[in-house]
Amino acid sequence: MIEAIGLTKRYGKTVAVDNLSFAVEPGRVTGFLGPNGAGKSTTMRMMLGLDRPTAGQVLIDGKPYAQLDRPLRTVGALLDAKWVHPNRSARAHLQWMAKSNGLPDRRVDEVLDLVGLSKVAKRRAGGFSLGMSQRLGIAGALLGDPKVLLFDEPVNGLDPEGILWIRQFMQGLAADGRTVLVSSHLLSEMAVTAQDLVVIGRGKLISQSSTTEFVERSTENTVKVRSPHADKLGAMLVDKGFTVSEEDDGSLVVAGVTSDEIGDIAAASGVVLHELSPQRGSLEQAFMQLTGDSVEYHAELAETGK
Ligand SMILES: Nc1ncnc2c1ncn2[C@@H]1O[C@H](COP(=O)(O)OP(=O)(O)OP(=O)(O)O)[C@@H](O)[C@H]1O
Repeated sequence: MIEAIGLTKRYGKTVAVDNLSFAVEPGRVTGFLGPNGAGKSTTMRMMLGLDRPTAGQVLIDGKPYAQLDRPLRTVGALLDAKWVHPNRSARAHLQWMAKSNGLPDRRVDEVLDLVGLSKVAKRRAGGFSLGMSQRLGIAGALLGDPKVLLFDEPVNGLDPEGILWIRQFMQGLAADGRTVLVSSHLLSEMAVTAQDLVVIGRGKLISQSSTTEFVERSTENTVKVRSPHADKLGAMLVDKGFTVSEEDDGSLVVAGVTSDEIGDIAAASGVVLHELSPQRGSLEQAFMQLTGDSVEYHAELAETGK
């Protein structure tokens, strides 16, 4: 379990993380979602004791990182897959990590096997593709068999096969009962990966809920209806207080109602329907709307050339 409590980080005048409180539960993949610059990496660095909060704190299984007895056995992280020494082999890299953390050498072969790198273990890590580097980074995070795992934008730049592998791997780790927090700036990716979502914008918490709830709440649901009696049906729906608009082709788009309700209303008054289809706004649209403020902020930064 991870708990952020009033977490705040300022860099000079920039408030990178602003009074953030949320909890990440074990046994689930939790997506940490926000546009670029929202404060995700800063938050993760504070979770790992790599950055000191200006105010507030983060607890990992009830303790701040600095007070963990055996940090690598409690929390593992993939922050930047390219930080390995390029001339070291994958195995040598992990052996060095294991040794400096008092972990047995046999664990190196176990994690290499877990991430599917056993066959290339002797190759220089510097020659690895991005997907292989990510796997090596994940192997490093798993060395201490930690209950809590943090992944910062793990699928950035990967091909579809690599994305699928990481997604399924993270879901497997959560199914083992681990706490898995994964950051991303793409809601569409998180919608198929994470069960829970912590959404931030401009360092502030926007929402914490299950992914299903978030998607349902944030995508506007409408129903498209085609009927030879569209006028009559439209008038009835307006009478009942629904918002109805008419498309160029004569079909109706009705907001705030389910297709079941429209079907019932139509049947009760003998209105023939030719089409009755629920429509869903795109996830990315919903996300942009919710974090609109922080996206504007990003545009401002771009304008000032930062
Ligand atoms: N060391 C630092 N010094 C000054 N400002 C920083 C530092 N690290 C981050 N920031 C600023 O804090 C804000 C949050 O950055 P952060 O990298 O945490 O966001 P992010 O959500 O991880 O975005 P990205 O996906 O682009 O990495 C940004 O405005 C960034 O410029």
